[in-house]
Amino acid sequence: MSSSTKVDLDGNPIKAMTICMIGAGGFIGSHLCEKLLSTTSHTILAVDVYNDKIKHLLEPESLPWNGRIQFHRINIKHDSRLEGLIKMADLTINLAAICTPADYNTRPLDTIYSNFIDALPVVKYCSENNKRLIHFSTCEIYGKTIGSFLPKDHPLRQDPEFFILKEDVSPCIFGPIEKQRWSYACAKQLIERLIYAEGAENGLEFTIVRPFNWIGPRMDFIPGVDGPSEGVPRVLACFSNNLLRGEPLKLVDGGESQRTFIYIKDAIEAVMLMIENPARANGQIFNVGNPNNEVTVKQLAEMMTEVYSKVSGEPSLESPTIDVSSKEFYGEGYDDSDKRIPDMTIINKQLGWNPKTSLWDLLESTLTYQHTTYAEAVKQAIAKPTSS
Ligand SMILES: NC(=O)c1ccc[n+]([C@@H]2O[C@H](COP(=O)([O-])OP(=O)(O)OC[C@H]3O[C@@H](n4cnc5c(N)ncnc54)[C@H](O)[C@@H]3O)[C@@H](O)[C@H]2O)c1
Ligand SMILES: O=c1ccn([C@@H]2O[C@H](COP(=O)(O)OP(=O)(O)O[C@H]3OC[C@@H](O)[C@H](O)[C@H]3O)[C@@H](O)[C@H]2O)c(=O)[nH]1
Repeated sequence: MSSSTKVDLDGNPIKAMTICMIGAGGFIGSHLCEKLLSTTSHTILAVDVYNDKIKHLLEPESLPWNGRIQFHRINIKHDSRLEGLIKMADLTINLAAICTPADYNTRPLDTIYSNFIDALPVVKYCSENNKRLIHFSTCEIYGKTIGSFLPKDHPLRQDPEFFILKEDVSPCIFGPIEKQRWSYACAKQLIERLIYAEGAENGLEFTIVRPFNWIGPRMDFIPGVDGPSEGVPRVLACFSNNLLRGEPLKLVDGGESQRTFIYIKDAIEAVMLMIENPARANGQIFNVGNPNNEVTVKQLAEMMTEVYSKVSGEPSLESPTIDVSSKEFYGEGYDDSDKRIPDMTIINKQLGWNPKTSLWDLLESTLTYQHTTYAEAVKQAIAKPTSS
């Protein structure tokens, strides 16, 4: 064995594999492609309807990984080429989804189709062809915490049993049907159950990933610059947009909800371990998050304001935040997860993985990227006279 042969966690050599990555052109996909190409010898069949975020990996042809990534512009809703690609690969990773909360209550049908119906053929082709599947679910599957139903000052709210989210123990708690926010979580829950059942009844080798607010460069879009002006991305991009434009950051319903944010590069390390350690990852559902990076959305806004001022050299506003109702911001049918702290026992035991980057450090590198990438374009967009 050559000294450069990479081994897995059990000391076995890692064989080069072909990976069919669906949704490879998105935020997580772009980072996963980058990592796979620069640190392994695996080959990627990259499937997406867009490739802007992986263009730098596809061209020019002189890149050292030339030949190890092929882009297939395919909409998985209706394309017969999908099965062929899954058959060609050793492993399929499915990232494709509508996954921005602004869509869940305003486009519930698209959300349910995207997260459940469109994922069905992928599961079926993997199962029928005995191919391994890594499917991206979500921390939203947990919905609300048990503690959220207790009175605000109840002492049990402080008890971890009432809020820590455990893969094999915690229930999935969603709001009523008219709160269409939960259309996404519910569709993701059903596809998880289907994959689990394919494993139990037909022997499908699967791993389910539940990301807890992964953030970093290339997440979503900046409205009016590389996405629609009226579009509402996830919170990192919303707040980045406000900071770039020198506007106050909007706190939905006071910004009291809590989240744990993890740096995309830490999270990608966990996915790499899953890819290269099938014996430890198959049949598992993994939380992937950083329990040490918990903040309220209001605290996130304050920290982002401070970090942005540091990296851009621009002073922050006197009143950096403004409250807005969820109805005004997201429309009818919005609801929210109150708190999301991942239990790390299973991923720790199976893969020995732990997140590393603090919230301050990850915001510093991410907001430096946002400033460098977008400040000029935003200035130009603001200067442009609006038509009408
Ligand atoms: N980023 C997070 O923190 C987070 C949290 C929880 C769950 N997830 C899950 O992880 C996955 C990836 O998330 P992301 O943040 O990279 O989102 P993203 O929107 O950046 O990426 C999704 C990609 O899938 C593609 N896609 C969607 N429908 C498709 C179709 N029909 N055919 C082909 N391609 C299609 C999109 O074009 C996009 O490039 C999603 O399943 C999401 O639900 C992400
Ligand atoms: O401008 C904003 C945007 C968002 N928010 C709030 O910030 C919090 C986080 O919002 P995000 O847009 O990042 O989305 P959420 O954390 O609610 O859900 C996300 O989590 C997991 C994934 O499955 C999805 O990517 C997405 O559903 C919410 O409480 C939201 O109401 C603001 O206060 N202001």
